[in-house]
Amino acid sequence: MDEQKVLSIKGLLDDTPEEYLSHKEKYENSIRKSVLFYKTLHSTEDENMSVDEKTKLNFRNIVTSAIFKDNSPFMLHNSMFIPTIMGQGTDEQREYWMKRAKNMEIIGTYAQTELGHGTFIRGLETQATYDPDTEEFVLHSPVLSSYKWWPGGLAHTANYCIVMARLYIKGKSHGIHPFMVQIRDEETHMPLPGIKLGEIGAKLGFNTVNNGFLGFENHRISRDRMLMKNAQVLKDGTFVAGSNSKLTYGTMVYVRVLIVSNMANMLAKAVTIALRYSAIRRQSQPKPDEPEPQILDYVTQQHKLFIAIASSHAFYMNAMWLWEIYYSVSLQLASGKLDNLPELHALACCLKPLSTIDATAMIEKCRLACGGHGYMLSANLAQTYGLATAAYTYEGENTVLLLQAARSLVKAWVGHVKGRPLKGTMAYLAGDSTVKAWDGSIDGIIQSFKVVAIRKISSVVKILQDYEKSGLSPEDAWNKASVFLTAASEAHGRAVLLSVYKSEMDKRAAVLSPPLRKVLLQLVDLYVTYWALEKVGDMLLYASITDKDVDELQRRYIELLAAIRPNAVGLVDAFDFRDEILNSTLGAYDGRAYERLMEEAMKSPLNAEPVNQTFHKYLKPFMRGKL
Ligand SMILES: CCCCCCCCCCCCCCCCCCCCCC(=O)SCCNC(=O)CCNC(=O)[C@H](O)C(C)(C)COP(=O)(O)OP(=O)(O)OC[C@H]1O[C@@H](n2cnc3c(N)ncnc32)[C@H](O)[C@@H]1OP(=O)(O)O
Ligand SMILES: Cc1cc2nc3c(=O)[nH]c(=O)nc-3n(C[C@H](O)[C@H](O)[C@H](O)COP(=O)(O)OP(=O)(O)OC[C@H]3O[C@@H](n4cnc5c(N)ncnc54)[C@H](O)[C@@H]3O)c2cc1C
Repeated sequence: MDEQKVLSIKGLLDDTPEEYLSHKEKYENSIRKSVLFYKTLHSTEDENMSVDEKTKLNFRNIVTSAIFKDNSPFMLHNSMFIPTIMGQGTDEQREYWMKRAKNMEIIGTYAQTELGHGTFIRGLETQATYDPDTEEFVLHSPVLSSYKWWPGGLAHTANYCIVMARLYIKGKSHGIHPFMVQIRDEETHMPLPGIKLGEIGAKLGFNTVNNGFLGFENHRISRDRMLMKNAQVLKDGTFVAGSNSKLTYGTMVYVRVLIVSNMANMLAKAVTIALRYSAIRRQSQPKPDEPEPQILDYVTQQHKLFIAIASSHAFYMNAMWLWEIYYSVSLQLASGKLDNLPELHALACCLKPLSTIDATAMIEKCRLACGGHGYMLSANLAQTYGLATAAYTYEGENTVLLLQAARSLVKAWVGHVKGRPLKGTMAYLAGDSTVKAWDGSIDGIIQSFKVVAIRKISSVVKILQDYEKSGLSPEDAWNKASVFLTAASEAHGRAVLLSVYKSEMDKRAAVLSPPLRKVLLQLVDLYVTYWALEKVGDMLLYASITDKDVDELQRRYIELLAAIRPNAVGLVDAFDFRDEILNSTLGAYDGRAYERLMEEAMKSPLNAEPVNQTFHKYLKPFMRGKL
């Protein structure tokens, strides 16, 4: 992959830091760069990157972060518009639209969320009413809450979008379906008649993504604009249902799977910055006659950072494993086999939330670990946090997804108690949940996490059943138990994350050199030990750990931090981020953080002149009592 070629293109990297631009300038700059970047990336992609789709996505995603601190307005075109055409279009529709979308003859986005509803897709209010006389759908936004709200690129960039709307035929609703809608004229880029468009305003992050709103006033589109791979509307208005209405949600499952690897990347970036800075920063003097130590030598600092390295590895291994499952389920779906879709959905609903919860918390910890300088935007930790925390909400709010996963876990457990077999990643629920002697081994601890999950699931099912027996409706019982339902999903997700990280690393261990194997397995050990201590309450409650075992675990954790310390810088260097990609005054390879901080400070527009005009206008008269 010719990364050098991508980065050497003149004009891709900003001379003036983005934060000094106005909102409008930021957008205009990001469009200019998106076009340049797209052209560069495209040729790179064709020449070198056809081997493997996931590596390609990963590469593009990493390089994108060098060019766009706050992401590109083309983001949704690549991550959701194209995948939805692929996943929801008929062969004919795919052939027509993919050609145009891939060549960037059209730019699209994915417009699902509305002002009134994001989570509850079945509550969406945008209407698509079929008119059999003209063989058209009439798109309409009946109330303010039905306006589309959030889609990236929707405001001023996209000229097409996939709109998720409620289908009506002869007064009857047939659920939510995807429609390909042209929203702007291809020549003038003016919004088409019956279409109201705009930008939703400044946000915590994503400020160059051009998130927009969209309303329809009886806007007509032809029948062939409904993406009809699953459900169809025939010319006469006959509705032909798909084999499973949830196939319409396919793009979301795809992106949830991708988010796990995206979190691995973001965390790797943040910890590279914080760790390199910790190696050059010196502070305090614990021993009177010795120089100030590197802050990385404080064990509390190692505690903040090393888990982020291990977590990035854990997410990456889990992401690749989940991608394989996604890929094989997609092949099965293509041949009409739906059996493994619920398992995939449940897994994505566990791993997307856990990876975004952990990554968000650990990126913020990396920022805090850099003290005052971590607060500078030029450190690029605040923006990284802004992007990561968005993923807590988008593509399914985390609590909501954990509750979806709980739905599958409860169903599986109830079935298991009735004697139905458990399969896939839930098969362990049928295992032994009795307390075993604690041996402190990695496998033993992972087994304890499985026991915790079994016990939490069985306990919350009992709570649900008791509430129902006492006369509560299933919905009210569910809501009452929901705090512990999400805890059960988290426990299952933790068991999956830990065991997949361990087993995927074991698979690779044989091909690694002994020294490398040793270090990478230390990270696995650190990850497992860290989480055993984080969840020590669960361990004490559900596994047979004693206070003496906890003591040993704590000592082991301290020793692991010490063992990893000599390789810590090497481990983040091994993530292999170029300085341009880190985009950080604190994290550059050469360690010249203070020089860079000063160079960046000098780029502040306020430093362009020694005296600011406000002195003469306000300060001086004010100080002389003349204002
Ligand atoms: C220049 C180059 C530039 C380069 C660019 C470089 C790009 C590089 C790209 C790479 C970077 C990657 C990073 C990504 C960034 C992406 C950014 C994305 C931005 C954000 C996009 C968005 O944010 S876009 C909107 C997402 N908005 C949601 O995410 C709504 C959540 N809300 C629900 O998803 C549903 O509302 C919810 C809760 C399931 C209930 O749905 P519901 O009410 O209909 O269903 P029920 O709860 O009643 O469940 C009824 C039964 O359906 C089953 N089921 C439900 N869902 C199912 C499913 N999906 N599959 C199978 N089965 C499913 C369930 O398991 C039940 O099964 P059973 O009955 O057997 O128990
Ligand atoms: C940066 C960003 C980019 C986005 N890009 C897009 C895009 O390109 N296209 C698009 O269509 N959308 C996009 N979205 C929208 C996003 O998908 C939604 O915001 C998300 O799905 C959450 O829905 P919501 O906003 O309705 O939250 P809400 O559901 O209103 O959540 C608010 C609170 O209510 C709780 N809650 C809601 N329902 C339940 C429940 N059933 N049980 C328990 N608690 C519940 C949640 O846990 C949360 O605490 C984007 C959002 C962000 C932040």
